[in-house]
Amino acid sequence: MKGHKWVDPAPFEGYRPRVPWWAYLPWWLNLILLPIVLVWLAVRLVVRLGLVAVRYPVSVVGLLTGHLFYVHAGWLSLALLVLSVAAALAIWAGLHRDSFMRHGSYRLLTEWRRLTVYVPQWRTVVRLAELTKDSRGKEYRPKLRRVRSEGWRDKVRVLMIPAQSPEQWEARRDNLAHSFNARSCRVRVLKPRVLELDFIHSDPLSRPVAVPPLAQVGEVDLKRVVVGRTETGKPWRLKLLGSQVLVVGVPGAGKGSVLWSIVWQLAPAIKAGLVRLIGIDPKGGMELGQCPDAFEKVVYDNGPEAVALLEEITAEVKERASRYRGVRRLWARSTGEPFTVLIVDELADLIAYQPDRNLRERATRAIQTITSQGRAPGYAVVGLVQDPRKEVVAFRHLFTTRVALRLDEPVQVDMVLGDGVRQRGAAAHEISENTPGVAWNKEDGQREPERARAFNVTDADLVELGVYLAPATVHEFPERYEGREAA
Ligand SMILES: Nc1ncnc2c1ncn2[C@@H]1O[C@H](COP(=O)(O)OP(=O)(O)OP(=O)(O)O)[C@@H](O)[C@H]1O
Repeated sequence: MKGHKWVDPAPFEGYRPRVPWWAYLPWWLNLILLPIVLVWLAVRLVVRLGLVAVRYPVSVVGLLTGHLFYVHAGWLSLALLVLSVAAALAIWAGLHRDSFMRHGSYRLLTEWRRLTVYVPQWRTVVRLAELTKDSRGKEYRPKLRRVRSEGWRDKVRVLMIPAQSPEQWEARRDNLAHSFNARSCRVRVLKPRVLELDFIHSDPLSRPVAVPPLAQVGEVDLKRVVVGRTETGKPWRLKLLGSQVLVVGVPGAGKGSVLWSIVWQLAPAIKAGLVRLIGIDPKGGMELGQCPDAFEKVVYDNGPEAVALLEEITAEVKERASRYRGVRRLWARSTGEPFTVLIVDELADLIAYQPDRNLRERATRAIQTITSQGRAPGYAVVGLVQDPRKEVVAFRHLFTTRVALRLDEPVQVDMVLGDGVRQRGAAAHEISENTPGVAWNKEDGQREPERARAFNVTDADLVELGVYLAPATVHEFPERYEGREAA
């Protein structure tokens, strides 16, 4: 009390010692519980040691073997063992580099990075990134699970705390990347409560991917057309049968390489008459004019001729669809009719920038009909465009496979790949200008987008493709050698 006024006493800020619950039990009960507690502690110790052996198998086996050699055989034998192992590893690396990297070098790297980066820093980083939670004096902390290093990235599994959502991790991707010295971080949901974080250290797609040799057989799997390589080293497969493909990228992003990679892989089927290509190149043939022999029909314009071609295909789609109705749900080779791929190089020139309103509307209607109804009768549209805005391509949703090459702004990435995909790491706006052909690819129904690079189809490759697809010239063989006739 100060005068007649009550002053609150300062809150108690001292440390209140917490007495463990077993301290309240009678001593004889503690004595009975003691053996059970000791067994439990021993089991925990064994489990922990087991976990160390599982997480660091190479180091544990290496150290144990080294120790045993040293104890039983001495220094010299240990040195000989180390030299022999080093020689065996060098031979393995020389003979089979891939398996050496996968099962040898990356395993060691995994253990090293777990031990020196993730384990020591995990607690501090998740606390400072506000990914932990305190409730009733107890700290809930996300658990660090399996770590796998692949050289260019570290895959780190995390068990989230209760009531946490992947969005909270997605929002802290940059914080996590900087904390663990990575260039970027991506978040993937593996199963309920379990996430996988990808810490990216370098770009495995920094080098161009050369085209494979032209296949001689006519068969091509139209659901898995290989158009490049993914960052994990697997083939980049694009679905054409049962899908419509939209390829978006700023000028110079490498749209041409995606387009020609598709044609390159379809070439044997085109030659065998199983697939036919129809092309529209409003840029006057700058792109498709490089290999006109690939196309059954091609128009280098965005005017009446292009629209007439589109309407012709629309009529074909409708006719085929009416014949297939009730008979088959999806085109198959057994129909005897070729699978048709319509390639439109700059889609916007046809459906947005064409000044004649009538032509523009007719082109839009036709392309919309082909993309929406062409799936079952065996028509795929591959549309290439620079600007993905709704005002340019109002029917983006009809394209079930979207390829985002380098883009200018994050909002464009959302337009192409859909909401939330960029937040999980598909940063197409961060693709470097030095890596044209690199893209984020997303198919409807597939949660995770894929980063890949299209084949680098050079001018020389296009000449080879042209020669491969050019119609065979039949030379008349003279009936009688003229010189001899004269004689
Ligand atoms: N997959 C690739 N690998 C390596 N280099 C590539 C690849 N794709 C494209 N390039 C190079 O990038 C440059 C631009 O490529 P391209 O013309 O295909 O871009 P684009 O997106 O079609 O541009 P525009 O919209 O102006 O036609 C070319 O010099 C090409 O050699």
